[in-house]
Amino acid sequence: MGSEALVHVLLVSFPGQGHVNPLLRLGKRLASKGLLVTFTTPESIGKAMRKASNIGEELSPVGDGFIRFEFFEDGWDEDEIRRQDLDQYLPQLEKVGKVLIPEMIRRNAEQGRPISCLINNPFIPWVSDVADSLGLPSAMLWVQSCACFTSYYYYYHGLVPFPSETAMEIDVQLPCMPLLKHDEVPSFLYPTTPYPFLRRAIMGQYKNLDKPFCILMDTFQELEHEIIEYMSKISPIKTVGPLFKNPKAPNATVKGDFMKADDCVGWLDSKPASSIVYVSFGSVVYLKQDQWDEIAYGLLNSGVNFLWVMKPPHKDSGYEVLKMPEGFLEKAGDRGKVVQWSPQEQVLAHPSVACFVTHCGWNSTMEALTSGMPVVAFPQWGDQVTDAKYLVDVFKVGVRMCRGEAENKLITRDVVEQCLREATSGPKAEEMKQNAMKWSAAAEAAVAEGGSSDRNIQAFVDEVKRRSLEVLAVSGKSTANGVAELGEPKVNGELKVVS
Ligand SMILES: O=c1c(-c2ccc(O)cc2)coc2cc(O[C@@H]3O[C@H](CO)[C@@H](O)[C@H](O)[C@H]3O)cc(O)c12
Ligand SMILES: O=c1ccn([C@@H]2O[C@H](COP(=O)(O)OP(=O)(O)O)[C@@H](O)[C@H]2O)c(=O)[nH]1
Repeated sequence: MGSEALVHVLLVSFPGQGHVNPLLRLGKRLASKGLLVTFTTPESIGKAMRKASNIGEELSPVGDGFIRFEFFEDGWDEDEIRRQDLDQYLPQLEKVGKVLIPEMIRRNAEQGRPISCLINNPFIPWVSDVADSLGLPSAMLWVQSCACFTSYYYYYHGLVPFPSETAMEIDVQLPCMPLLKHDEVPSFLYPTTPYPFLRRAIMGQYKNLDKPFCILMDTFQELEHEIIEYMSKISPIKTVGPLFKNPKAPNATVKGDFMKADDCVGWLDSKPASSIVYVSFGSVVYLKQDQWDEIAYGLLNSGVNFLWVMKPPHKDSGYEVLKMPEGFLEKAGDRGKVVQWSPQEQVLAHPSVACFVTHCGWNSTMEALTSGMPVVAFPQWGDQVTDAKYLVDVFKVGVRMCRGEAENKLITRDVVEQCLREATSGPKAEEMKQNAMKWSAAAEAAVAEGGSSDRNIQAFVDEVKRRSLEVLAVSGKSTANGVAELGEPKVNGELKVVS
């Protein structure tokens, strides 16, 4: 079948690794079910993606469908330092995106690939407005847990008290969730957060929450059972995770890494089973030098093998360039390997790896659970502090090494060593491994044919196809050369029929 006959969806992503990964994975899942998917994000990131990954100009076949890329200019010079300041960058993205995304949609229609649905991730809530103004259906991919979705929902609607300037240390009880201590609530909601622009971005999405007809989530029914059931009654959520598993197209090679992964699989192969601790704080968390040093000595003193990701900060980010302590690499010798970026999915699936010291970003959390990998939780901010709570107290696959950046506490090498020992040997380690293996099996079952996430994806694809007929019917006569015209803006929420 040619790609021109397929229903076409446009995925618009915020330019961060933790956002591109799940949206691109969703794209691959939709493509594998027979859709044509175009993925877009700003060209600044497109450039990095093309360099690091095998992304070309052409269509890539994935299962029964295809995926392709188009990037858009954010209107700033290549080396513009304001890109590092989201207070300035988010409004800039909105300004240019509101013009360029409709142009992209028009261009695709003219080229015989009319778009039937837009999907975005949070932080760029204006995408729902673009879809609305063109009379196109839209969906949103929520890239954090359902528990965090619920926390933000209750905050936005003022349904329960949250920590505030006058009551900083109150705990928060939400339905179907464990009591969250004041510092286990997503930290963008603290009155003292250093990232108020991320709270604003997320709140912007909640303001627009009536626009998407579906909210897809990278979690699965069995993992957050009660809260998913509860929120499903309030919001049109559909769980489709873990998105990084795609049983229908397991060999699809399209990836969205911003940096080429260093080769470390050969080194992992050379080590005994369950002997390595994998340490990574994701793509945006940077620790201070004194904390880095303590982790380094904790690793050395615990006697484990380790693979440690040390990602260099962006030159304009203001983060200090970290150094390993004097003599550290020599002392570690072949026991340790330090890389700038790892092929994390492969690392977590490797039999030599025993546990994962993680900042508890939601992608890393889902990848760890699905890979049956116990964790040592080292959350810093945002949803990470809530994810850490769940990993340790609810999913029971982790030990806690810290409570978050807000605590402003140096975690000493002794604590690091103790946590590593606890997570790698003894009864607690065994119990965590067993629990992790249980989650792994549940995750695999959710995405396997007929599983909860697979059924939800299929229902979503069917709905997009159904709506695409409506879109085409109201927005235009498919013309002789297959070019569909776009709908006029909606009037009073109804699609206006173009005669
Ligand atoms: O890339 C960014 C940027 C950024 C800054 C400058 C610029 O030019 C472009 C982007 C800012 O905040 C982020 C915050 C993020 O939170 C991460 O988002 C995930 C999904 O929401 C969570 O699961 C993780 O826990 C959380 O760490 C993830 C990101 O990728 C970013
Ligand atoms: O060395 C690394 C570190 C991270 N990742 C990937 O980058 C994403 C990070 O997302 P997460 O939500 O965990 O954290 P964020 O970077 O958004 O804070 C995950 O998919 C990881 O698999 C990777 O491939 N190699």
